[in-house]
Amino acid sequence: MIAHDIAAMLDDSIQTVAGSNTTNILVGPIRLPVELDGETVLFQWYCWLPVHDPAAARICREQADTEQLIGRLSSFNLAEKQQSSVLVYGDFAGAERALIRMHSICHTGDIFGSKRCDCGFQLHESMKMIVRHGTGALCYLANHEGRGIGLFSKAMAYILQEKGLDTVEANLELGFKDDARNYDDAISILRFLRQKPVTLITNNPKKLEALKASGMNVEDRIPLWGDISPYNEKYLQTKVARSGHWRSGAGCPNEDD
Ligand SMILES: Nc1nc2c(ncn2[C@@H]2O[C@H](COP(=O)(O)OP(=O)(O)OP(=O)(O)O)[C@@H](O)[C@H]2O)c(=O)[nH]1
Repeated sequence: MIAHDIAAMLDDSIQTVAGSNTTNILVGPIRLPVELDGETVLFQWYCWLPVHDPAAARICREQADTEQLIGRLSSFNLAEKQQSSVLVYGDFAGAERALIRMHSICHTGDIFGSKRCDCGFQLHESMKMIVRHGTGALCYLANHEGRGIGLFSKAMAYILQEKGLDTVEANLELGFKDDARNYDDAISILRFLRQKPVTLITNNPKKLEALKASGMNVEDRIPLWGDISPYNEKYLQTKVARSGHWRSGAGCPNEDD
C-alpha cells in the first residue's frame, strides 16, 4: 500500500478509460518541455496502462480507487512490459481542427537514428507538423515494434533482408503476420481526449481503416514521406509495392525505381 497523502497527490491525474476489450489506466497530463528544431516546445504528456484481464479491468472500473490501484502496481514489474503514451499539443479537446499521428515504436530509427527506415524522420516531422498546425496529438505505440513482431524478431528480419528478402517476406518467413499491429487502446485514449474530428498523418491505409472502423471521426489524412536514401530506398518501395501504403505526397518513393 502507499500512503494516503501520496495517493491524494496523484488522485486528479489518474483515471480509467474504457476500451473495446480492455480498461486503460491513464496518467497525465504532465508538462513535457521538448527540444524541437532549436526551440523548447511545451507538450502535455499522458501514459496509459492497459488492463487486459476482464476481472481486473472490472475492478479498475468499479473501484477506481487511486490508493488501491497504485498500491498494486509496484508488484507488477512494469518495466518488463511496454507502455504507450501520447504527446498532446495545444487545445486538443476544444480546437476545431487537430492533427494526430499513430507512431509505431522503432527502437533503431527513433532512438539510434537508423537510416534503414524512415521512422525517426516521421516521428520528428510529425511532431513539428502538429506544433506548426497549433493542435494535435502523437501516440507513441510501444507494443508495435517491427510492425508488431517485437524487437528481437525485427533484428532477425533485418538479417533476412540483408540476404535479399523484403520487409514483408522476412516477417512472413519468420512465422509472423506482415503487420500485427492493433490500435484499439490508443483509439480509446484519443477518443477520451477529443471527440471532435481529427486529421491523421500517415501513408498507411490500414491505420486510417482502423480509426474509421472504431467510429472515430477522421475528417482527413495527410501523407508523410521523406528522408529517402540508398539505405531505406528498398524498404520504402516495399511499403508502396507490397504493404499497400499510398503512393502520394511529396517525397513518395517510386516503386518502379
Ligand atoms: N518487421 C519490420 N519492421 C520494421 C522494419 N523497419 C521498420 N519497421 C517497423 O515498422 C513500423 C513502422 O511501420 P511502417 O510500415 O514503416 O509505417 P507505418 O507506421 O505503417 O505507416 P506510416 O503511418 O505512413 O508511417 C515500426 O514499428 C518499425 O519498428 C523492418 O525492416 N522490418
